[in-house]
Amino acid sequence: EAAEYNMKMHPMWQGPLAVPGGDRQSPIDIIVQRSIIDSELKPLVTEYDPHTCQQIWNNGYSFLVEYDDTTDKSTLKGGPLQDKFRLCQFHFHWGETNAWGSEHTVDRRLFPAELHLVHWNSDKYSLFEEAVMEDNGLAVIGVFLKVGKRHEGLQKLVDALPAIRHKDSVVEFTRFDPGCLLPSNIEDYWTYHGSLTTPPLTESVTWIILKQHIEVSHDQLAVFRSLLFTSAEEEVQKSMVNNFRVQQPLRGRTVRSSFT
Ligand SMILES: NS(=O)(=O)c1ccc(-n2ccn(-c3ccc(F)cc3F)c2=O)cc1
Ligand SMILES: [Zn+2]
Repeated sequence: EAAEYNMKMHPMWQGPLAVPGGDRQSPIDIIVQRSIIDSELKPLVTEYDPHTCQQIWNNGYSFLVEYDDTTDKSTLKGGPLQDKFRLCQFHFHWGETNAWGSEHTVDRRLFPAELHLVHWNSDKYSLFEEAVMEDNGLAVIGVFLKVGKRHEGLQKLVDALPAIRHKDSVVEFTRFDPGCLLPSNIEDYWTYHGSLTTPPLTESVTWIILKQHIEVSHDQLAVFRSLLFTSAEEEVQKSMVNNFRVQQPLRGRTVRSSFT
């Protein structure tokens, strides 16, 4: 429909839409009753240092909050992971209306938006660029957003968005604790092996999708939609909305759950 059409029109999606022979692409629909409860799955352990927050920028597809990942100051371990992973950035995907916008779905249920916290395996690799090519290279935490009460922690980020309306604009952004965007319960999650959801679509991601969503206000989400896909020079400005990928075949993969 319109949403998928808009997304496919974005330059990002011209060219091969799937990794040739890709059999672990993302996002997917999580069918709850088909997920396998794995009691071996440990709780997630996040240790985020707000001082590693560096900048926020519009990359023409979403907006990214980037962290200094030259040391192990902001890390993720535990859960399904064997190694320690460093936070390098977080970003969101959202729709033009509250009816859709998330990349993953739960029993086909769509959410208005989805947060991705992107980490890379610093036990095995020395740079993100290396890890992004490896099976066990990346770990991304996915958090669903629902429209409801205002999210106080998100507001500092929302207030920075007007300064990065156009593609390629960057502003300094410091002392932001991404932990404030996690729900109270991070013990309950689904996990599966998949890919980046935009090019290069590499199949290097251990996905960790939290069961509990966070709430943001309608007005906060509306500011996301005030961003533009286009740079200041382009004559036709396009609203940054529907920046999500369509769901991909499961190809026999198992989704594990950390909870009953
Ligand atoms: N939506 S998501 O699956 O979380 C996702 C999708 C795409 C990316 N992405 C796109 C380009 N890159 C990237 C950036 C720098 C680099 F050296 C190599 C990359 F693949 C990347 O990490 C990062 C995260
Ligand atoms: Zn993403």
